[in-house]
Amino acid sequence: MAKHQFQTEANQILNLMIHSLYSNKEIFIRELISNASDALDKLNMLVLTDDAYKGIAFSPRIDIVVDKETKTLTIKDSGIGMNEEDLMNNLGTIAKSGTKAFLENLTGDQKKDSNLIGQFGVGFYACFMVAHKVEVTTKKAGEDKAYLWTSKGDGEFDIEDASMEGHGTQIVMYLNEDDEEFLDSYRIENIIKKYSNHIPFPIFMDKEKYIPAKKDDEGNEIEPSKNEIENVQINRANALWTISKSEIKDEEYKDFYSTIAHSSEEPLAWMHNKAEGAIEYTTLFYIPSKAPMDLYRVDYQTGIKLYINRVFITDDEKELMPTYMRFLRGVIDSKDLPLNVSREILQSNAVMAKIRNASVKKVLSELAKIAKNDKEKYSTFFKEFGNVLKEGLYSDYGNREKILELMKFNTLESNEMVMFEDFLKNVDEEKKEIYYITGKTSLSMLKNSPALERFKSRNIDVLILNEEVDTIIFPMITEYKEYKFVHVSDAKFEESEEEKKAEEETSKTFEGLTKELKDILGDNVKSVETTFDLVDSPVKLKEDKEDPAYMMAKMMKQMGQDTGAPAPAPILQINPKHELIIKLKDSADQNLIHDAAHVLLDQAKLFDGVELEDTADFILRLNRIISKAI
Ligand SMILES: Nc1ncnc2c1ncn2[C@@H]1O[C@H](COP(=O)(O)OP(=O)(O)OP(=O)(O)O)[C@@H](O)[C@H]1O
Repeated sequence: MAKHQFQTEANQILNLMIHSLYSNKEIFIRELISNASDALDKLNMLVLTDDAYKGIAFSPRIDIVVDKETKTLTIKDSGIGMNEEDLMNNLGTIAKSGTKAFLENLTGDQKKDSNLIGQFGVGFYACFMVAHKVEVTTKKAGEDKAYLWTSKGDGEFDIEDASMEGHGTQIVMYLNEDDEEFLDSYRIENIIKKYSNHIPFPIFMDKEKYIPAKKDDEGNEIEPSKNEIENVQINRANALWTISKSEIKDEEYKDFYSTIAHSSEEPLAWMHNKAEGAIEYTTLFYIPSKAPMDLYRVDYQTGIKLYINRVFITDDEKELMPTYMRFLRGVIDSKDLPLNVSREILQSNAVMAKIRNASVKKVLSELAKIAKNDKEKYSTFFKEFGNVLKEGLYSDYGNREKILELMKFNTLESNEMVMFEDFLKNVDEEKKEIYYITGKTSLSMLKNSPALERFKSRNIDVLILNEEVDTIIFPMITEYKEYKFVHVSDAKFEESEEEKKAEEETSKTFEGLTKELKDILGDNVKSVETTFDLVDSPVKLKEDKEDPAYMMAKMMKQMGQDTGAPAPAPILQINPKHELIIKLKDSADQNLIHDAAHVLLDQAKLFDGVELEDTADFILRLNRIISKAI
């Protein structure tokens, strides 16, 4: 017998299972049956595609045995099984890097935390929520040796040689006194019906059957009534997606979601689609009601399983659906792909590409339907997954318009997010310009940006894009149908000749001040000029888009290269109608003008979400100005 220590992270998870997660313990059954089903899937595929396995007698099934005497619950499968190396790697170590995220994401809220178990691939350990000792006997298909893995969940496990008929895995759980409810066959049956009714393999269990008394023709009892034990299949074992939509109840869709998404939360929506034509395939996609914790991790777990004619192929292929749809959970099943498809073939396979393209279109159109018919549901969806979907705006050029139509935006004029379509209703019919402002800052900061003052005064609505992805995506989107996307700083409004003349004259009277400010600020600004775009603010910054240094910096940024070179200095624009600027023009206090120049530049930077290089200097100057005013 060889003793081994659990890897530290595995041990942490184990301790959590044993000491912290008490609510919803029944999910350990879902997790173990899901593992058994995966093991059957794996062998099923090998038997069908790999000559080395073709001779194996494979009768896929899962058996549940309840033993009230020994107080054990056993779950057994005739799947691929594990050899010694597999046991070491799988039941003692947690290979998935998501584990760290699992530990980081624990909230202390029982319900939420137990939902995380399945999401992070730590399902096996859930059996220690109910058992003080677990024995796993297993033999890998095609190999001779069987092994017994034992652990009391105390930081150690043993592996020793064992004997076993056939191949597969048997897990015996010695239940805790408090968890003897799981010795009740009816309870187990109900749990299995709830979570595992539609896994594609049969689950068998002994059930007591009442046999009524036998009577002769006169009604005399010849044999008394009795209870007989019968081994029966307790799940439907019909891959849900293969059944026609009209025969599936909502409850069944929800239960199946729980199986494949390892979640006890209800899905937000599902889309079941059968395509018949040149290529035959079925898809059943679910949208979860909550974003999984690893949604923004590079090593996120995919949620789509690929089946070929009901034979499981993979659930680890990120190319099945585009990454901007990585929130989907579900199944793609097609008869038109070769069973022995490899990852490389899959990625370049024309049939797969067609299924993917059509599925993407279908999901987008279903989302549009939800957006139209169930605004509340769509808001929940968008809150959880809007930013992921938004990635499609640059990664899926072909569907850009459709994705834009699914976007909700904050806008200058509204207090809540509005659908793109509703925003368009207010766009000037003649100009057809969609104005937007981007910035990595808070929504309220951006809404109060001086750059928006001329829009406010003209009652023109503007898209307020304050997410980091927006600053990358939106400069790349130039048009939507006949509309143009225009950054607020590039917007031009018509002025009458008289207005222009008046402005020119005003500007002249401020030439002295603009020159003075430029002298004080030196290389910190490219130039200082008057602007008539501002209403309430005294100053704002403007980037000189014609400046070759600016163009170069922007190009490098778009190519994802940060040269580290300082950005070209901005133009400082002053508002000649603002009281502060007028007073400054007329001031003879050189020290005050000096301080004000720096403070004005800094406040303009702050509005643009730029961090100040020297906050102490800003405060010092500001305080000097305040002292003078008091
Ligand atoms: N019944 C089984 N037969 C064969 N291998 C198994 C069985 N149960 C568990 N394993 C192996 O142990 C590994 C760990 O199982 P665990 O439930 O902890 O995570 P997982 O199944 O990989 O994650 P997920 O639940 O997200 O699929 C599995 O990936 C599998 O390789």
